[in-house]
Amino acid sequence: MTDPTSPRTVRVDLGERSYDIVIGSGLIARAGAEIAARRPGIRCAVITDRNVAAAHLDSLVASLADAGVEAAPLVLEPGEKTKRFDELVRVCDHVLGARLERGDAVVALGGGVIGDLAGFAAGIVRRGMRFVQVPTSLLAQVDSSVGGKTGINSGHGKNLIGVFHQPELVLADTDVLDTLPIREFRAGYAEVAKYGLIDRPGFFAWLEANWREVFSGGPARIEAIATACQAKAEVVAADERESGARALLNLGHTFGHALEAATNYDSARLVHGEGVAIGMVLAHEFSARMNLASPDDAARVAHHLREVGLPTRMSDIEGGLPPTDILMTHVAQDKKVRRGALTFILTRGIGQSFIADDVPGDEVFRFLEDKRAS
Ligand SMILES: NC(=O)c1ccc[n+]([C@@H]2O[C@H](COP(=O)([O-])OP(=O)(O)OC[C@H]3O[C@@H](n4cnc5c(N)ncnc54)[C@H](O)[C@@H]3O)[C@@H](O)[C@H]2O)c1
Ligand SMILES: O=C(O)C(=O)C[C@@H](O)[C@H](O)[C@H](O)COP(=O)(O)O
Ligand SMILES: [Zn+2]
Repeated sequence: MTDPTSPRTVRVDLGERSYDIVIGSGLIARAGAEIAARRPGIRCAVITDRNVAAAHLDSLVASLADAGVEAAPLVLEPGEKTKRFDELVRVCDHVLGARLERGDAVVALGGGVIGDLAGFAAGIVRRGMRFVQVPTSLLAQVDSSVGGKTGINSGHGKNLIGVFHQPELVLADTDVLDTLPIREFRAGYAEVAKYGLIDRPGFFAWLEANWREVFSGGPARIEAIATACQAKAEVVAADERESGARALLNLGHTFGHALEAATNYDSARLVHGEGVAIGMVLAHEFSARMNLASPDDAARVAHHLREVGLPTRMSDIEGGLPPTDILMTHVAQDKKVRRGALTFILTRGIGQSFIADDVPGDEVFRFLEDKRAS
């Protein structure tokens, strides 16, 4: 019988750039040994943020030192605003200042903000260094640490500047989630539920029945994280650079990213997973309005996300939103736009999402006008 406390490994199959996602308890303490075993003699820069550093940086640095891996830590301010150009410059200068070579590693210890920023630096310094993800938020463990999308935000929109650069190892230590604030746990849960809504209706139903156990920890949490990683690994292996099916992972994101940009990436008002929660409800409601799906499915999604404590409506965002034409400007900057035509991830029902090209902008505008008041 499998020991439920032993780590689970999900493989991301990308030919010579394949890598493991290791999920389990106590992995930060083992990180040095795992990295040194794969790359003897490697040195690294550890990029993190102040909140994560306070709780977990010492353990990671000690684990690296025990394995003889020299580490140069850099601690940044927490929050979405850190995904910007001048912070990228800081990370690059730090890595170069530590005299790390191309064969050395950038290690991201943190949530998706740190992972996206540090990964971008790893992708461009010396034209590409090794990259290791040690994700510490639920969102990062189930989504952002996997798949190689890295980048920063722009005044023009979310994640508009970046590169694909795969990690060569992901170590998801589930113990660190004990220090994650509940609001951030919920935000990560939105991306967990996303995999059910894309194409795993059974997983969504399982979450509806088991979400309390996922929140309280133990085997259900590990099961949810491993299922999410497996789902993402399969999509990434099939379409690494989003020329097709990978766009499904963007369910809820066209609306969600527009809301993040419209709130000026202010994490106090809206964090990414919350934007995704509202965006997924809007995607289901818009699908119902276009007669593609039943309104009952949209109601079911909204009910579940609301019951776990996530926002589900634009009016849940405090401080008001700019006019709809500004929201539409952000929607039009989405990376899925092709020759000016909007692409959305829409649905025919729970777990039946699909890529819809050429979605009429005027329909989206009228829908947002109606929805923002509700
Ligand atoms: N690259 C991808 O494929 C991908 C996928 C999904 C999201 N993202 C990006 O990820 C970002 C969101 O990531 P996030 O939700 O992890 O946000 P985040 O990185 O801002 O982390 C959330 C908050 O929790 C804190 N935190 C993280 N781990 C902690 C821990 N163990 N203990 C205590 N505090 C902890 C952080 O300091 C921060 O304040 C967004 O920028 C989003 O665009 C990228
Ligand atoms: O990995 C992907 O592909 C995703 O779309 C995952 C999303 O959850 C994530 O937020 C991603 O950063 C969005 O990508 P973008 O290309 O729309 O910026
Ligand atoms: Zn996302």
